Amino acid sequence: MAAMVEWLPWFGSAVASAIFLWSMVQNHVPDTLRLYLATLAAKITAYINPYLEITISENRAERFQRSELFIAVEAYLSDACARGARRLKAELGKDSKNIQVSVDDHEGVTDDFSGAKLWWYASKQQSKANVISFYPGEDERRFYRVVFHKRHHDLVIDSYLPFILGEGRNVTVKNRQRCLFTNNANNSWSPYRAKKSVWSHIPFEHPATFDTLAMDPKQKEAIIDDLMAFQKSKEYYAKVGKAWKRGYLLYGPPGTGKSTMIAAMANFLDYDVYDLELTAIKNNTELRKLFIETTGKSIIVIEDIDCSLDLTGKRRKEKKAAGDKDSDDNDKAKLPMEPEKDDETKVTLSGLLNFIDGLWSACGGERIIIFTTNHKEKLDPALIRRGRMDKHIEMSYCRFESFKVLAKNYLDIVGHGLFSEIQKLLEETNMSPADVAENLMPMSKKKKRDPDVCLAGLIEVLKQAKEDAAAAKAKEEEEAKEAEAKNAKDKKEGEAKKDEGKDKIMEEANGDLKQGDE
Ligand SMILES: Nc1ncnc2c1ncn2[C@@H]1O[C@H](COP(=O)(O)OP(=O)(O)OP(=O)(O)O)[C@@H](O)[C@H]1O
Repeated sequence: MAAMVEWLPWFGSAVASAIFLWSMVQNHVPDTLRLYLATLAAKITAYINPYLEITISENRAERFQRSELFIAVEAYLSDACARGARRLKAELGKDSKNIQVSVDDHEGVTDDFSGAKLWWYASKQQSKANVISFYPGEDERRFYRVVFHKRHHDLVIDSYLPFILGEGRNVTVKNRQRCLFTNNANNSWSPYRAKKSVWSHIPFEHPATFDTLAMDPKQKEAIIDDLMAFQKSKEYYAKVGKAWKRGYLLYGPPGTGKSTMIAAMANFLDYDVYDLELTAIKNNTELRKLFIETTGKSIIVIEDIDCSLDLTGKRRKEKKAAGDKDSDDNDKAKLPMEPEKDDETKVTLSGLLNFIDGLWSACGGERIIIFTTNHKEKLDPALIRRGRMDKHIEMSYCRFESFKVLAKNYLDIVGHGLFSEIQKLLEETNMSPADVAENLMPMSKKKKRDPDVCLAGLIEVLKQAKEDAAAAKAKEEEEAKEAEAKNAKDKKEGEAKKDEGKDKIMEEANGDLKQGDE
């Protein structure tokens, strides 16, 4: 300690002399020599200093645009190394819910990679004075700098930085606000892109999951397995030379959970959802444009495809043949298979097929395409053949296994004395999960969600539905019988008339013969 105290005055005067000397150099040495001295000093330092550094700049080439590598580094450091930092900064994420913590400016963190130690440092610098800034902080350029020993040069360039890019992208995807996009509102303005977008979007916040989806457990498990296999199959798709996409056809009566299934899939995969409204698209070119502007990790949905367009490709020709005057009006929402004169202003079936598996379907990866319909039989087989719609999923009426999921979701019960009666009734009645769920919800806010009351109410509704179905069936049978009887009567009368006519002709013929004989 005493020795240190002795050295302090000497050290202080040495620093003071260096500063004085440097100011002398600044004042009296010409610029060229000063530059030479600075370069020399840098060379000597580089010779002595075994450490290298790489700077990753925020590099906003366009307003609102940041370098992808910078974003990846930021995400990676926040996720993997922020715990080691002493100064962090917290911001509200894009979803305005989650708080995102990252390393603060002028703060350093360390990282280890394959035995190499790396020091990261976050900082910012003022941009050139002649740049006019319109937004607060716009004149600042942030950057990350990584310092490492020069023996790790190749490791850092060839392995570490690509690793950071991959990991950072994964973290960004995990933290991003997922969106529901629609092409319905044209000329929309996206705040993140600062240009006209063909899609408009809102945050995707549907709460459905596979746990809350009421359907046969085996069928559900098969779908989950299929989705997981798809997600892990990037290399496989590349190996077999196919675009990394999968098509699902969801079909079944209304209220059986087709839309709920899409939401559950999106939440399971962590994907965005693009809800494609075909009737709002002018022509194939616009369809292509929309598709090209979708991103990877997304589900593209065309709901009620049988209603939005005529996908059989036959109707127009039939109508034309029949000379139907209204066909042009109706065809606005219909898809002819054969190209015709005004196809440039319409979406065609071939356009849609190209959309699913044409060349542009290969741009970007990881896309799921889903069609929903209440009438599978109405669709053109070409549209739903395996390879285009790889998996056909039937969403059916509520049976006991599905009911148990709903009872757990809505009433928090896994068993009840009334379950066996409900099971029997569900086997005998075709009721959609939507209708069953409706009966498991309390009727008014004042009433408590009492399982006894709700289940007893459901039994009444199921009994009523069963009676109504029986009455409807009896009526149908009665009408069928009546129609049959009428047909038989008409046939009999027709035959009788025919016989009468024959007799008359015979009589007249006989009369003519008699007259001839006479
Ligand atoms: N299988 C299900 N599991 C859980 N909830 C369901 C299920 N089916 C329907 N529901 C409930 O009923 C509501 C309507 O269902 P949904 O819109 O998913 O049916 P859909 O088959 O898409 O109907 P549509 O053919 O009329 O569009 C949902 O919000 C959900 O609460």
